[in-house]
Order: sequence, then structure tokens, then C-alpha cells
Amino acid sequence: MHEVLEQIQKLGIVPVVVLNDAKDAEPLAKALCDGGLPCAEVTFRTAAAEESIRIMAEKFPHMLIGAGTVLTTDQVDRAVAAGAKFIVSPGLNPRIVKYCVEKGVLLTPGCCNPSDIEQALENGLEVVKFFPAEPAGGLKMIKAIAAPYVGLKFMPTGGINAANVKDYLAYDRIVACGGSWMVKGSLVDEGNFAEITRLTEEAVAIVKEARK
Ligand SMILES: O=C(O)C(=O)C[C@H](O)[C@H](O)COP(=O)(O)O
Repeated sequence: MHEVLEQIQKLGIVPVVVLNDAKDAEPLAKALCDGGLPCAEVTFRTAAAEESIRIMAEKFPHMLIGAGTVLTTDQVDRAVAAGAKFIVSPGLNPRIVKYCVEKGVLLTPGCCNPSDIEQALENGLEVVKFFPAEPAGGLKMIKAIAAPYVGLKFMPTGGINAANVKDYLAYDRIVACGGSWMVKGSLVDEGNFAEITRLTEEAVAIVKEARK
């Protein structure tokens, strides 16, 4: 398994972050580290993403920082140059998949049907994101879709929270879950980083419980 994937698997949860202002990057990264989850997928949904990745990677070198919502190869380049160690996209864009594979950058593209999965397999990927997890059928759908593709693993994201993440993590074909519940935009905007740390600690405890 790709070394970065091994780290993601160890953590069990990838916090999916949307930052409107790069000034929040450092306190948010600290809150996640304090909560025991030194990892963030910073989404390119906002213009602050690249700078936020740079700040987090510089100030917290032990953190595993990735880029999410990556829709172009230019964003791959900018994310990696800023310090991103993994790339996540909502769907499977064949151009981005090939680009990341050529560069040896870990990519988990969003897949939610067998055709997407077969494109991922054709490019040698060993883990795909399953997105949007809950609306697309949740754990039941993942178990059904995983059956024919022996060896492929999943990182479900979308609609996962403290109440349902344990069930996902209990399934051995799931390496980790992505989710934004512990880093909600409203908490960041209020500057309530203590609550982010609390929710992160709770998430870490759930991972431990699921893997007992
Ligand atoms: O990969 C991307 O580009 C995305 O931004 C999709 C996000 O991973 C989900 O939207 C997070 O889902 P929630 O935890 O339900 O907020």
C-alpha cells in the first residue's frame, strides 16, 4: 500500500476542511493536532485552499495534509507544491488520475458505481473514495459494490458523522472515512477551535472503539 495510504488508514478519519480565510489554517490545524488527528483534506472549494495547505504544512510538518475537491491538473500541481501529500476529487476525472499516477502522487478519486471503479482499477489504484457515501447507498451499497472487486478498498465520504462512522470503520474494506462534522464551517467562522478539538477527540475515540 502507498505509504500515505498507510498513514491515512492508521488515522481512520480524514477531516474535510473548507476554509474561507487562510488566517484560520494555523488555529484549525492546531485544534486537529490537539484533538489527536494530525490530518486535513483542505478543499479547493475556496480560494484560500492553496495558502491554507502551505501554512498547515509549514507550521505542522508532522501533519498529513491533502487537497480535496481537486478538479484540474493545475490544482494538483499547486496543491503538491504547497505541501499536499494526497489528492482527493469528488469524481473520477481520467486526466487527473493519469496525471497523479505518472507523478506518483496519491489520489483517491470519487467513485459511486462499478464503471468508475473499473476506470480506477485500470489505472492501478488500490483505494477509491466512495462519494457521496450516505446519499449513494451508504455501507450497504459499499458492501455490494466491493464484492466483485476483490482487493479494492474504499474511503467513504459524504454524510458521515459521529453517529454512523463506527459502522463504516468496522468494515475491513474501508481504510478510513472522510468527514467535515468535526471541522464545521460555523465553528471555524466563530473561532470555536476548542469545540473542534473536542469533536476531534470524540472522533479519535470512535476509531479506537471501532477497531477494538
Ligand atoms: O472531495 C471533495 O471534493 C469534496 O469536497 C466532498 C467532501 O469530501 C464531502 O462533501 C464532505 O462531506 P460531508 O462530511 O458530508 O461534509
